[in-house]
Amino acid sequence: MGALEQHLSQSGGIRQGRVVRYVAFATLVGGGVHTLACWVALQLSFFRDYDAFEPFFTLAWIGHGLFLALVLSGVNRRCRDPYLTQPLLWWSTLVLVVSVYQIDQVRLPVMMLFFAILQLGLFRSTRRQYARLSVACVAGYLAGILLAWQWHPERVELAVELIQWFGFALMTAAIVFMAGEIGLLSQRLADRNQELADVVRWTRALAVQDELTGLFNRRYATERLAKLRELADRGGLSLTVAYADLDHFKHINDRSGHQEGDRVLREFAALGSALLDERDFMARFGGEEFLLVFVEHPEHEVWARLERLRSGLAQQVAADGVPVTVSLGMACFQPGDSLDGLLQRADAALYRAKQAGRNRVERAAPALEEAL
Ligand SMILES: Nc1nc2c(ncn2[C@@H]2O[C@H](COP(=O)(O)OP(=O)(O)OP(=O)(O)O)[C@@H](O)[C@H]2O)c(=O)[nH]1
Repeated sequence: MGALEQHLSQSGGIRQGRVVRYVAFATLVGGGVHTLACWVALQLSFFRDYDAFEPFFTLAWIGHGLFLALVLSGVNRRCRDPYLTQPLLWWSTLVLVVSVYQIDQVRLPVMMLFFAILQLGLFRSTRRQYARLSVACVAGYLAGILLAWQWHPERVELAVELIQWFGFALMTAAIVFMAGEIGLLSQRLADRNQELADVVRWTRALAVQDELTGLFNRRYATERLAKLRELADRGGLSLTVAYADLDHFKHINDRSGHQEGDRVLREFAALGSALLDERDFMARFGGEEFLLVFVEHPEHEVWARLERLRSGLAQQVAADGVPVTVSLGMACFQPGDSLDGLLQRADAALYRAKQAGRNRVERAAPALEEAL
């Protein structure tokens, strides 16, 4: 797939309304102007075969109508280019070239409509597609002149026609070159836009995410937790938080290396995330310290989940064959709890878990008891 086509397919989300407008403009306005020009030529007796006018344009309009029907029915959506650009350009060019065979004296002005046809393909055609179409058009124009001269020599001034054809061919070549340059520029612009969009997406992710584990970072998690605390304070929901701190993580790093340490951190993050429901979240608060937030779970259920996390880690994750363990301290929100107060109680519970020998879950005492 060429770069341009790739861009077309990647840009996705093409609005059908825009496609319908484009095809309607190309067929109704483009076809209309061409028909009018030939009709004027007919009135001025430049259109050679009077009887051919009606059947020829009936056929041309059936083709135009077919394009319109394809986009109005939505069949075009199944095509790689829903604008049907290339078929439309080739059809319009064919109609034009065949029509100018019939026209004497004013053949060149009518042929100029080809430049309008080329315009329709701008940004949607590669230079090669443009070149192929133009060669076909220029060759068709020449064939038309030669055929007309052969069968109606009295109506064709060959030298004049050939000079005009030559000028047309040169102008077409220049336009194809220019269109190619514009196409390249637009492609480059599209690439830059894509790069910019990627950077914005990446920066946004960095603002909320911890790069190593993909969990929320401390800043974002605290913001989110503050909002939940407000809701909980208004009696809107129940909230439980838990600090988790990997045991003797320094030893893991020292013994198995930093990379192995990173792998353990990622695996712990994955195990923890698997325990969460839709409204819960987990964040990396720094180093080997994590925060889990549970929304609308009874205390015993959070306890059971944390126990599952603790035992799951010891069973499933090892560094250099040595099981990894974690200590956890949980605290349930109580009316009047400040964010700091709630986190401090969870931290105190974690401290107790570490003091009691690690690899365990400790529950914070209610705020009042803790204060005593
Ligand atoms: N691999 C890795 N190590 C980290 C990262 N961030 C912090 N650390 C290490 O984590 C270790 C934390 O050590 P400590 O705070 O002494 O805690 P600990 O060894 O887990 O001991 P306890 O918490 O008391 O069980 C330090 O050695 C840090 O270098 C990280 O992103 N990757």
